[in-house]
Amino acid sequence: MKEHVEKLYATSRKPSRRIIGLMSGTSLDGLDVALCRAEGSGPETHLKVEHFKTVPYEEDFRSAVREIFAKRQIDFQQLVLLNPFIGLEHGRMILECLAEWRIDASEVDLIASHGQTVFHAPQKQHGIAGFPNATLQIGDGDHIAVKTGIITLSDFRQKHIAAGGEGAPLAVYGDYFLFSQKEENRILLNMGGIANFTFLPGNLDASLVFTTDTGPGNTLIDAFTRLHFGKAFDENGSIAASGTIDEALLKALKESSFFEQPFPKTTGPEVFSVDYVKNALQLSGRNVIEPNDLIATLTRFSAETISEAIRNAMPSGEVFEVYASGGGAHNPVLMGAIGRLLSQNIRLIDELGVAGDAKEAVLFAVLANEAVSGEAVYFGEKQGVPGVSMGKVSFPG
Ligand SMILES: Nc1ncnc2c1ncn2[C@@H]1O[C@H](COP(=O)(O)OP(=O)(O)OP(=O)(O)O)[C@@H](O)[C@H]1O
Ligand SMILES: CC(=O)N[C@H]1[C@@H]2OC[C@@H](O2)[C@@H](O)[C@@H]1O[C@H](C)C(=O)O
Repeated sequence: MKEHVEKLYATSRKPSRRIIGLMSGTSLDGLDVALCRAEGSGPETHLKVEHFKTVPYEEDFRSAVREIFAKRQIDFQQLVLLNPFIGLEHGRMILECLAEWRIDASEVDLIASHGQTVFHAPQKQHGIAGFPNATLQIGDGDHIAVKTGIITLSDFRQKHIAAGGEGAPLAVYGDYFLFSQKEENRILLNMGGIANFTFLPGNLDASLVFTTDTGPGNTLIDAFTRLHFGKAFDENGSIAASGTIDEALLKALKESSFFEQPFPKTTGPEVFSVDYVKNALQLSGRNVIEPNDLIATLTRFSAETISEAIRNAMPSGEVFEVYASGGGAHNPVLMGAIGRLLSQNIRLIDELGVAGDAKEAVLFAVLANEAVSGEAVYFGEKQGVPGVSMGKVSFPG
């Protein structure tokens, strides 16, 4: 039915668009829903977050996803069932947010849905000859579109891979368009389950823009806080603050080949898992460790690998500001350690006008805005930032 194509075309030509960006990250804490008003495109994008909410997941939802999440062996049926189920759940959550915000679905031009990553397998990690970089996000876009009546773009990472990337980090595009600042070198550090950063040069040269994952953010802290303390996360780093760092364990934790790989690189909880820590405990001969010392050491592990990645990526002597976002920015032990290791104050992205918890959802709104109304932006020949349009279109009818 061409009416849908015509509507999309009309949307692409509007002076501004209302786009709902969705992110459901590796922490499985909930669905981030950012209702944005976007104007312009590329480096001329102006975006206002009109509403933002994290809709928390019910425990049943989390455990259903955890059954297949980041695992090599799963019940295949569970994966297949979850694909439409997550799409429908996300659609329902969007409708609830819209009702709460008193906005009719007809007032929204697009939904930009990341989906739920269930397995991330860059070539450097799976190492299987002849197979490319691979990643899988589920929560089908057609189900979101039909449930909400809103044209939906989804599955953004496949094009990035098709164009030579690892499917992540995608934040770099939104970071460059929204947060570049003349005469200030910026590092935009996001600490979700996994941590990543974008370097934005103060001379605004797109070919110098750089992005990479650094390793764990909160994923290991969360996993062991759940295991030993029965809580979802180490609120305000209070458990870490009460523990002592175990240097031998810390050394063993840092021995992954991931840290030896050149930039840019990506990873996930497939590598940084409970088994990864158990192996490091064994390697370091620490079969018995106080749980709070373990959390303190895991927090330090994230802080050191994040700061070392930033240091190694930046030419020595280069002055830069670091702006943090993601749930880890709420952890003062993590933030404090990174600040001390980099010998500078770590600022919050909120200073730049976007709430840190909303940043990744906003990013997908930016990517959808680019797909429907952007021009090609050239980021140079380096790997990791192909200048391609991302997102697959689902029509509501
Ligand atoms: N007050 C707090 N104190 C300590 N940690 C916190 C706090 N609030 C949130 N977090 C951490 O942030 C995590 C959620 O972060 P976020 O929502 O940015 O991750 P995500 O988007 O799921 O992950 P990713 O970006 O890797 O996909 C929680 O699981 C928790 O570890
Ligand atoms: C495969 C995948 O889902 N990766 C996520 C994850 O969470 C953080 C980090 O690892 C990042 O690379 C990415 O998400 C953000 C939104 C990104 O692509 O920029």
